[in-house]
Amino acid sequence: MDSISFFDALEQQYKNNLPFVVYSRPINSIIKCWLQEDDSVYKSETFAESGFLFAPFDLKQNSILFPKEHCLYSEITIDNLDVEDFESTEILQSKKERMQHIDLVSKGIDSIKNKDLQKVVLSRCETKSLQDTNPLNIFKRLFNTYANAMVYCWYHPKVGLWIGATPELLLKIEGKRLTTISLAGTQPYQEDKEVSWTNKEFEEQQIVTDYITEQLKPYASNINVSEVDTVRAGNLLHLKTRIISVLKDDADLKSIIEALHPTPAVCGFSKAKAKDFILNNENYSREYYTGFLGELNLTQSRTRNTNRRNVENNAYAVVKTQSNFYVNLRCMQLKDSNANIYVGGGITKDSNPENEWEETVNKTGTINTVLN
Ligand SMILES: C=C(O[C@H]1C=CC=C(C(=O)O)[C@@H]1O)C(=O)O
Repeated sequence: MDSISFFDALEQQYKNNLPFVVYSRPINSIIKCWLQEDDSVYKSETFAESGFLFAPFDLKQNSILFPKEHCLYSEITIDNLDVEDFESTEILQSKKERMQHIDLVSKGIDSIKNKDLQKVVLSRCETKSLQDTNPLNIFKRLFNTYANAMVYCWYHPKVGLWIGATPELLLKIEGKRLTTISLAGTQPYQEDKEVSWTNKEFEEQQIVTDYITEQLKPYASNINVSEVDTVRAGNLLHLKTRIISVLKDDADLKSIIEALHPTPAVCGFSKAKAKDFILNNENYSREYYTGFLGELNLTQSRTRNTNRRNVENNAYAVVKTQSNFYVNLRCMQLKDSNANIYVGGGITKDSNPENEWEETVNKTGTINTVLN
C-alpha cells in the first residue's frame, strides 16, 4: 500500500465517524493504523485481550480497546510524509493561568514540606484555537518532526480525538523480556550548550527509577538498571535510565500495569498520596493525558531460520506475545476546532514555582510547533 491510499483510508474512516489510530514508534519509519469496523466502545478490563489500548491516567475510568478481531490493520514504510506548508502561531500566555499554576505548584511544595509527599507531578491544560483542524495533517507534521517520539493520532467518535508525540515508554514486553524507562527532569535543548543538571532534577528522576525497580521485584528477576543518560525530546532534554528485566513465569500483565502505572514521572511519590493530591487540586480532569497507549498482546511469529527450504528448522518458529505502551505526554485533545494541550512537571521540595510554569510553557512547544 502507498502512503496516499493509506491516508485516504484514514480520511474516509474519520469522515464516517469510525474509530481509528495511526502511529509510529520511535526511530522507526513504519506507520501503522487500526481501523475499527463499527463505533462500539470496547473496553479492556483484564488487559488479556489483543488489540490497541488507550488507557486513562486514573484506571477507574475506561481503558478503551480497539480489538484486533474488529479492526482492519495496515502499515506503510516511509521516512517523510507530504503535507502542506504552514507556519505555527505562538500561544499567548494568560496571566490568570500563570497565577493559577504558580498557586498549584506552591501548594504542592507546601505539602511536600509538610512531609505528606516526596514528589508530585502537577499539570494544566492550555487551549489554542486552530486554523487547520485536520487531525491527519497534524499527525503528518508530528511524524516529520519527531523521529525520536512515539507519534500518534487516536480517534473514537464517542470518546474523543487525541494527538501526541511522546518520548516516554511505559513498558515493552517481548515474550519474557520487559523493558521500561525512568524519564524525568527537564531543560530546554540549546545547540552547542554543555548540559548540566541540578540536584533537583537528579532527585526527581531517581525517585522514578527507585519506584520502578521496587515495583517490578514481585514480577521480574535480573533487573538491570542502566546509567543515567541525557536524552533529547524535540525542544527539550530529559534524564533517562533504561530498566531491563526478565518476567517471572506467573507474572500477568494486569498486575504489572497496576504496579507501574502511574509512575512518579507523571503522578508522584508515594503514589496514593500524590494521586489524591492531583485529583483534589488540579483544576481539570486529565482524562487520557498521562495515561498510556499502545499495542496489547500482539503475537509475533519469528522463524529461527529464514531459509525457506529448511522445513525442519521452520517448525521451530518462535511465537512471542508483545505489548508496547507509551505514556500519553506532549499531547492534545482536539475539540470544536480547539487544541487542548496538556503539560505538567515534577515538583519536589526544591522546585521553584516560576520555573515550573516556564517548564510547562516549554512543553507546550512540542505540539504547538505543528499547530496553526
Ligand atoms: C509530565 C510531563 O513530563 C514528565 C516526563 C518527563 C519529564 C518530566 C519533568 O521533568 O517533570 C515529567 O516527569 C509532561 O510532559 O507533561
